[in-house]
Amino acid sequence: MSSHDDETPFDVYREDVDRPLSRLFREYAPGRLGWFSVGMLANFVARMASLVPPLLLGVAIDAVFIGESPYALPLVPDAWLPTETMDQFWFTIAAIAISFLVVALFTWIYGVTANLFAHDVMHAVRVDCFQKMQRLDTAFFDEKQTGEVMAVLNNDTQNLEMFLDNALMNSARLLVMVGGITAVLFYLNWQLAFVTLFAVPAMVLFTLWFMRVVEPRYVRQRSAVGRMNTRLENAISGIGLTKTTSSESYETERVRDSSRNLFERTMAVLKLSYLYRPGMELLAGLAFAATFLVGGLWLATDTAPGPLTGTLSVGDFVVFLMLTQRIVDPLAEVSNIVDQYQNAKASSERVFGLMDIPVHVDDPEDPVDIVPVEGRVTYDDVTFSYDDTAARRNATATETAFEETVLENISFEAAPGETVAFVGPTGAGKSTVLKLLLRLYDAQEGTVRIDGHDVREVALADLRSAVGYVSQDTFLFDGTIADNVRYGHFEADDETVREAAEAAQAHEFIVDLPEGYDTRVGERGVKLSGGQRQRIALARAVLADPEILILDEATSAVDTKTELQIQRSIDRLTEDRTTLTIAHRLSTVKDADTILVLEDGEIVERGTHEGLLAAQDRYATLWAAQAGDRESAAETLIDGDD
Ligand SMILES: Nc1ncnc2c1ncn2[C@@H]1O[C@H](COP(=O)(O)OP(=O)(O)OP(=O)(O)O)[C@@H](O)[C@H]1O
Repeated sequence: MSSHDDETPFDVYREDVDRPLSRLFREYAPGRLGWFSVGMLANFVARMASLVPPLLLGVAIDAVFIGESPYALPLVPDAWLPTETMDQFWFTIAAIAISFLVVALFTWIYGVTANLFAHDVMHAVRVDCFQKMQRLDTAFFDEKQTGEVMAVLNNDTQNLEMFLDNALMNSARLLVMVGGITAVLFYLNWQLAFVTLFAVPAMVLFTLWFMRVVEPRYVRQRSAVGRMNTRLENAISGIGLTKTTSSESYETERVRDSSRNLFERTMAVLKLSYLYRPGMELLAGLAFAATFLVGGLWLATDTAPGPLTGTLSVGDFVVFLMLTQRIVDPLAEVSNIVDQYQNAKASSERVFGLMDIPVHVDDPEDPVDIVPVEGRVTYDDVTFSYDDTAARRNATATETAFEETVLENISFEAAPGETVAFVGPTGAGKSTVLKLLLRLYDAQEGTVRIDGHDVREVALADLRSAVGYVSQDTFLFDGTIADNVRYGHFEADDETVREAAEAAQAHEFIVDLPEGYDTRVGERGVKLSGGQRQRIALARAVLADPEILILDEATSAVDTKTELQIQRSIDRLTEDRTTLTIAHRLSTVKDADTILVLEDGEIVERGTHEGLLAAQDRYATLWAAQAGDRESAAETLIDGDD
C-alpha cells in the first residue's frame, strides 16, 4: 500500500532509525504544540457541534410538532429552555443555525492551525535535511542519484505533512464522530443503538480486508511509478544523444512501455479501490435499513419488536436515521489513515536515515588556525582508494572494488608561489590528487598538508577559502553572469566583478552579450560556450583570490585563440600563488616549477620541463608527440589509456 516496501538507496541507513514517528514529534513538535493543540481542539468542537442539529430536530419533532414529550435537551438545564411551543420552535431554529456557524468557524480554525503545524514541521524538516545533505561526504553523491536525494527532500517531507495534517486530524475526527454518535445513540435508545451499530465492526473488518488485498497492488503500482520517473529522467537528460542518433522512436517505445505498465498497475489498484467506497456505503445502507425496519415496526405497531422493550419516539427515530448516515464518512477514512501512517513511517525513517548518515569529511573538533595562509602544499606518502570511502560507510562496496587503489604513495611539495603541474594519461589519478587537497575525499594513508598543517585539522571553511578550484566541468547556477562570478563571495560589488572578469579575459565577451553582466546563463550555463563558461569560472577564482589555486584542465574546452587568452589570464592569476595544475596540452605547463608525471596512481617521473626532456623518458615522448609527431602522440595516449 505504501512506498515503505520499495527498495530505496537509503535502506542501509533506515534500518537503524528507532521509532521514527515518535522521534519526529520529539524533535519537531516542541515549539509548535500550540498550533497542534488548537487544531485538535477545534476539530473536536466542530465535530461535536455537527451532532447538535439532528439532536435538536429529534427533540423538536417530539416536543413541538407532535407534542408528545416535554422540550428537554441533554446537558442543558430545563430552566434555560422556552416553555411556549412557538418559542421552542424559534429556539430550535436559532440553535441549529448557531451549531452550523460553530461547525463552520471551528472547521476553519482547525484547517488553518492543523495545516500551519504540519507545513511548519515539513518546512523545518526539509531545511534540516538540506543542510545535512550539504554536509554529506562527496563519496555519498558519487553513489546516489540526484533523483534519490530529491525524493527524500520532496516526497518524503510531503508524506510527513500529509500525515500530520490529514491522517492525524482524520483519526481524531474518526474517534470523535464514532464515539460521539455511539454515545448519542445509546443515550437516546440503547436497544436500537445495538441494531444500528452492528455496522461499525462490519465496516472495520471490511476495511482491514480491503487493505490486505489492495496492499500488494499498491506496491506494484509504486514501483511502476518509480521506473516511469527514472525512465523519463534519463530520457530528458539524454535528449541531446537521442536527437543526434535519431533514436526518438526507440525512446518513445521505452517510455510507452513504462507508461503502459504504470497504466495497467494503476487500473489494478483502481478497480479494487472503487469497490471500497460502495462497499462501505452498502454496509451503512444495511445499518440504515435495519434501523428503519426495527424502528419503523416499533413505531407502526407501537410495541417493541422481538426481544426489545420500552418505547421509541418519532424524534429519536429520525435522529437515528440521520446519524446512521453520518458514520460512513469518518470510517471510510480508515484505509487512508492507515496508508498515510505507513507512508509517514517509511518517510520519516528515510528522513532520519539521511540525517543520521555519518559524515567523515567534517570539521575537526579543535581546528588549527591557518590564516594568514602562506601557501605551502605538501603531500606525504598519500595512498587513496575511492571504494574504501564507500566501505567505511557500510555502503555497497564490493570486495574487489575495495582493493582498487587510485593513488599510491604520492609525495611532493609546492612551496608558496610555486606551480606544480600534473600530466599523464587519462584516468591516472590527476584530478583525484587535487581533490584530496580540498578534502572532497580524505586519503586513507599519508598526509596532505597546508603550511605544515594536516588538512584534516583545519576548519573546512578556512581550507576551502584558502584553496580555489577551477574544475574540469565548470558549473554555473541559473542566474546572471554577475551572480555566477561572485558566487561564494556574495558581497562583492559590480566593480569587483568587472575587474575579476577583465583579469580572466571574460569581460570582452560578457559585454557583447545582450544584457551584459545581467545576462541569464540558463540552467547549468547552457547558453554559454564551454570556453565562456571556463572564463567565468576563472573570473570567480580571480575574485575569490585564494592563496592556493587548483586548475583542473582549465583550458580543455577552447580553441587555440581562446586558449591563448585564457593562458594569459591564468598566468596573471597564478603569478603570486601556489598553483597545482592539470593540463593535457603540455605547452601550458612547461613553465611550471615542477612537473609530475602520473601513471596508474603513481608518480613515475618528476622534474622541470628541461630536466624531463633531457631524461628522454615518458614526458619527453609526450612532449615530442604534442610538438607535432601526431602518430607517436596517438600511440602514447593509447598506451597510457590502457
Ligand atoms: N568519484 C569516483 N568514484 C570512484 N572512482 C573514481 C571516481 N572518480 C574517479 N575515479 C576513478 O579514479 C581513477 C582516477 O581518476 P581521475 O579523475 O583522478 O583521473 P585523471 O588522471 O584526472 O583523468 P582525466 O585526465 O581523464 O581527467 C579513474 O580510474 C577513475 O575511474
